[in-house]
Amino acid sequence: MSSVQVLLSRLDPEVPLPAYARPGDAGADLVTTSDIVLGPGERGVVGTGVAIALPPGYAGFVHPRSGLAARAGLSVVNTPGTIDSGYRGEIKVCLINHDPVHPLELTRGDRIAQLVVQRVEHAEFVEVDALDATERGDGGYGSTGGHATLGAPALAASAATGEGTEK
Ligand SMILES: O=c1ccn([C@H]2C[C@H](O)[C@@H](COP(=O)(O)OP(=O)(O)OP(=O)(O)O)O2)c(=O)[nH]1
Ligand SMILES: [Mg+2]
Repeated sequence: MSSVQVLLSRLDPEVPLPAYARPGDAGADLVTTSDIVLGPGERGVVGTGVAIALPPGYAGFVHPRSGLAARAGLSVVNTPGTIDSGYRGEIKVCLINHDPVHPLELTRGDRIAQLVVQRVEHAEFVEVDALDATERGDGGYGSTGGHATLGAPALAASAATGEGTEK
């Protein structure tokens, strides 16, 4: 895997730096600098103890970790969080406990998310009168099918609002 040098400033000298757990990993794990308890459905912002200077043309994306997501329902509210190349503040993570029943206790130093560094392009937006025709056209939001059948409560809710079901 190719690499790019990213300058990093440690704001909390005691927590581990972002690190790739295995060669070939796309995401470098980020840790929380604070202890936090998230009740069911609750969210909270934690620091990671680092600030970075991404080169122009790059961005960082803060993704959830799948293990904690599957085991405990932990995710990132704004997944993936976007770290701009000009940002020099501490990388923070807006965590959410999606478990409907159990609170989730996180301890300083726990690896709670992962940072994926990617090249990004700036679009040059060019306004036109009409866009070219394509096979997909304006079909989206399940237009190709293959999604699960809505359950009874969802159907009842959508019947009440007249939204959300497909004809
Ligand atoms: O998960 C995240 C997302 C963002 N940021 C920081 C870095 C990013 O460069 C900055 C702004 O993020 P974003 O553009 O997503 O937030 P905004 O609500 O649009 O704020 P702003 O008006 O500052 O752009 O906040 C984080 O530390 N963690
Ligand atoms: Mg913004």
